[in-house]
Amino acid sequence: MEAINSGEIETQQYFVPIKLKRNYFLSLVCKDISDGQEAINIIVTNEFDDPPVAPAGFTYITSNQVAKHVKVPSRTSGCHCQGSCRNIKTCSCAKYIKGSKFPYSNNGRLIEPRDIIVECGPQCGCGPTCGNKISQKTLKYRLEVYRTTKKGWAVRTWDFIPSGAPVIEYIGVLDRDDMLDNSIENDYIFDIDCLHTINEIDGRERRLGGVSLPTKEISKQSDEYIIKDPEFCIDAGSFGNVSRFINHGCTPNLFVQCVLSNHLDVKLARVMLFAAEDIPPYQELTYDYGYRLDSVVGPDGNIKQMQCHCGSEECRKRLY
Ligand SMILES: C[S@@+](CC[C@H](N)C(=O)[O-])C[C@H]1O[C@@H](n2cnc3c(N)ncnc32)[C@H](O)[C@@H]1O
Repeated sequence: MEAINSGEIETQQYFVPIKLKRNYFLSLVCKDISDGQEAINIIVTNEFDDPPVAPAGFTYITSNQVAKHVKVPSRTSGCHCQGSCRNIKTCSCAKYIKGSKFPYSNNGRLIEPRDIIVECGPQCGCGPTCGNKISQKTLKYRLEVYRTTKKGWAVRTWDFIPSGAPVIEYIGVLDRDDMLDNSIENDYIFDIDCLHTINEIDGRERRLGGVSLPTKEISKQSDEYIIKDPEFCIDAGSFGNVSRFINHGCTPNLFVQCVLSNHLDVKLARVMLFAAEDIPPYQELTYDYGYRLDSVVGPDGNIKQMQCHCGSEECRKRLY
């Protein structure tokens, strides 16, 4: 990550939104936190610390790393479509879709949240522009990481994001929950709990729509899995992308959608954040972390509580 000093900032040719212009040059601490890895630069500003500092202690990555003890299966079959999959009757990936339509509209927006989305994958005949590979495309919206007074770092968009648009994937190290070092505080763990959502057990908000899950190719839906806690997580503590800076909101403008593409194991699904509504420019991006109150235990074994500072009128006052 390249940090910059104020002398350099003056020479940079950035388009700076008028709304942010006042302190922009003084508070810019990094020109691109992704170091060129994303399709669009992600700037970092800090109007809070004196002197302003950039986020530290993690390495930016754009696809999940897989921990040594995790085996990700590969998908053996794919569709034979050419270009973009348009016909649900002839695309063989459509067998995973309940209903008569692909999950995305022609302009690449998710029509409605689903239990899980099965997209076309790398082994499919269709190309990278396929309309059923929406979550696999590069970052489209200009995002800024900025420092807040009560929530640490946060992320806002500089662009209008339409409802249903894919925003960013939660990226980190794909690991087993039981292999995490619980003696270290880690605020960046995302449990992959699609099965809880699908089965309506303390899940994040209930998903509508659906996918024909009981196929042989999608991982077993045994009772064993249904009652178990999530087995796998994405740990963005040391490795991650800009999504690791997105805060919790009690009235969020993003929602979590599990997606499968290069394998069909629901327990290892990819975690995508989609726009839950039309999001105007310069708005902070948030999603509901979905914690149950008193469900988080600290390294000392005691139940932890965290106050919520999302600022929503409907704020529940605690994250957990
Ligand atoms: C995944 S990180 C989000 C980025 C984080 N703010 C940072 O500075 O890196 C999650 C942590 O951010 C903070 N956080 C997120 N949402 C919050 C909220 N609504 N109110 C207070 N703190 C929040 C909490 O410390 C939480 O454990």
